Amino acid sequence: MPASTELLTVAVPKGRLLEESSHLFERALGVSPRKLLEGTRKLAADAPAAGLRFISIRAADVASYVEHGAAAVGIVGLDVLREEPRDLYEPLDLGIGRCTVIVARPKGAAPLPRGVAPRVATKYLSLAAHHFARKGVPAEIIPLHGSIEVAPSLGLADAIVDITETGETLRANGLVIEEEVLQVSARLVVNRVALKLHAERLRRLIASLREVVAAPVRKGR
Ligand SMILES: Nc1ncnc2c1ncn2[C@@H]1O[C@H](COP(=O)(O)OP(=O)(O)OP(=O)(O)O)[C@@H](O)[C@H]1O
Ligand SMILES: O=P(O)(O)OC[C@H]1O[C@H](OP(=O)(O)OP(=O)(O)O)[C@H](O)[C@@H]1O
Repeated sequence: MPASTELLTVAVPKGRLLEESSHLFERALGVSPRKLLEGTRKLAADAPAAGLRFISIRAADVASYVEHGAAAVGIVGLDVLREEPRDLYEPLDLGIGRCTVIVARPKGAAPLPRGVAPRVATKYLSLAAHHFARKGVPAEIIPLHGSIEVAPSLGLADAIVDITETGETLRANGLVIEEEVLQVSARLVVNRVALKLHAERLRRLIASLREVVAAPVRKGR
């Protein structure tokens, strides 16, 4: 197929970004990846009228698919992009999946004695290490994959670095925010080679999405 008629592959994250990403594509191009992919075990669905093929990918893997060119375009949280920097073009803040990477500690915990390295539980190994290094604090990073907020109450950690949105999970586990590390929203990412090969089509796709991101959402959506 010539480069001009080939479907452009869009890596759409499963999980909590799927719904809002799908709304953006539906408003911009009239196609919803969620609707195309739901109710099937197929992980790819074509939208030929839009010139796109959507693939359903775990949020943590989208950047790899796009960086290596398996997908031309993807949607990734800024937390993921800053945790593991990639050679990707990041043309658009999609304004969805807003949350904050924070340092939290048990409510009422005494300040840590100077010279004692805090034990920090997190899945953001690099963001956490850089955050404490910038402050000159020699933290011991304890890698976890989830349910981070329970670690301090079990004596596994003195602090956590994790995402918060409503603050509900922190409150329910007796934690309070000590510092903000990174304000997060989802970004559109584009493969650098694809950007050269399909410059005009990608320029139009980015422009359509930029328009709906900037436009207020009509009531009832
Ligand atoms: N509570 C939250 N509120 C808003 N956005 C969030 C929240 N938690 C995560 N996010 C954002 O959504 C992205 C995807 O999160 P999601 O929970 O769907 O996947 P994940 O658990 O990181 O990955 P996996 O697919 O491996 O389970 C995160 O990288 C972050 O940018
Ligand atoms: O401030 P809140 O609105 O309570 O949201 C924060 C929670 O959301 C995310 O967890 P998720 O539900 O993705 O579970 P996991 O990371 O433990 O898999 C994050 O890791 C927090 O635990």
